[in-house]
Amino acid sequence: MTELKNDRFLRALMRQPVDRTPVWMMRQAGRYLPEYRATRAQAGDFLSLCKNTPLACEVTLQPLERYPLDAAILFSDILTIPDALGLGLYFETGEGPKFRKVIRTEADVDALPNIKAESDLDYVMNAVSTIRRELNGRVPLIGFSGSPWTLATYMVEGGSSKDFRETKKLAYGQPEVMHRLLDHLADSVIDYLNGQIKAGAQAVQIFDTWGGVLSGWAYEEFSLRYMKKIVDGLIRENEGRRVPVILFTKNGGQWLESIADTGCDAVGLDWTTDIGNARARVGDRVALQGNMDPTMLYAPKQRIREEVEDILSRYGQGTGHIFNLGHGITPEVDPEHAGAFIEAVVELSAKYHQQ
Ligand SMILES: Cc1c2[nH]c(c1CCC(=O)O)Cc1[nH]c(c(CCC(=O)O)c1C)Cc1[nH]c(c(CCC(=O)O)c1C)Cc1[nH]c(c(C)c1CCC(=O)O)C2
Repeated sequence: MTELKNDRFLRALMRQPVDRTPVWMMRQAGRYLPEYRATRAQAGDFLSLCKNTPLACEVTLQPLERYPLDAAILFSDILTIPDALGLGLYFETGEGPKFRKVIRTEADVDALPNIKAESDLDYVMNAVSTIRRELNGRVPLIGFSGSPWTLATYMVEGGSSKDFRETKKLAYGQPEVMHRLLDHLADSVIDYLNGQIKAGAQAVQIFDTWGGVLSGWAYEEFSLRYMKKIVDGLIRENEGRRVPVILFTKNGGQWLESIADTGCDAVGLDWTTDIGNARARVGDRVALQGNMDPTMLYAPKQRIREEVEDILSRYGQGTGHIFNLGHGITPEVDPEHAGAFIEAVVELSAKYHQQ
């Protein structure tokens, strides 16, 4: 494998000294980029794009051609696992993801097949190894998965949801059935992420987009417990280097200490948590990733720059911070404003890393 030319993302995740704060954006390859929309049109639709190895590689690299980003993230989706489990994923324009089949009963859970990621999700593994080869050591490649709880919400609801009524009905009414579903998903995620790591992913992130809709005890029981099982089951060293694990629970700011206790290397923060306060709470147990409100990208460029400076100063001196948005970039953002955000991190962060 080629030597990594820019490893500040991996170094910051391990709390090792860096020259400036590394930066990447959740959903950095996406609809806000005209070149992404053109490639998606060429592929036909979003799912065909995920399954087309050269084109999935192309869109992964697009944001890196525009901006001085410090990491690439595999172009795929968290819903590939439920799709491989036979639920039939499709996207209806403007309505988000949908499944042809839903999971509502004990019999539904028992009927779920055991999947083998390397064969059942071979298109993802092919994308990882192709992207890794094309990156040629420019920056590290991040692999990812959804958390079992977040995947379960889509599988039980049949798509996106406002109140997660069916999922909570199952969790509170028949907890043993929900636990069986979550356990099955955790095993699938471990196999899936280990497959991505073997194919060349140099760090992995678990997206727990909906953990924050649970109460404290329910978060521990239905979401965090299974993310810990995944952390314990992952390959943590490959090619002579640590493979860091990032856990991102949206709206999980009040549970930072328990998230850090899972043994992950970094915690992703949304913008509702003060990053300076978060750092004081977790100390140097984990790195912190985040956390500018993605909607700030609609503000004037000078305002974006001020916000970047504010977040850098709240985190303070030293390593352990990976700059990111607090959630994914949205389709209507002007790519020049995304550029101003990244440039501000590059230009303003070096002074926080002087020894
Ligand atoms: C909940 C969730 C999903 N997918 C994902 C999550 C968790 C992340 C989070 O918390 O934001 C994760 C995801 N989805 C996508 C990535 C790619 C990597 C990246 O650049 O960060 C990642 C990491 C591409 C995508 N995934 C999707 C798109 C847009 C599809 C398109 O091109 O039309 C992209 C670029 C589709 C998708 N897939 C999903 C949704 C809700 C949507 C949006 C549907 C819509 O707005 O129409 C499920």
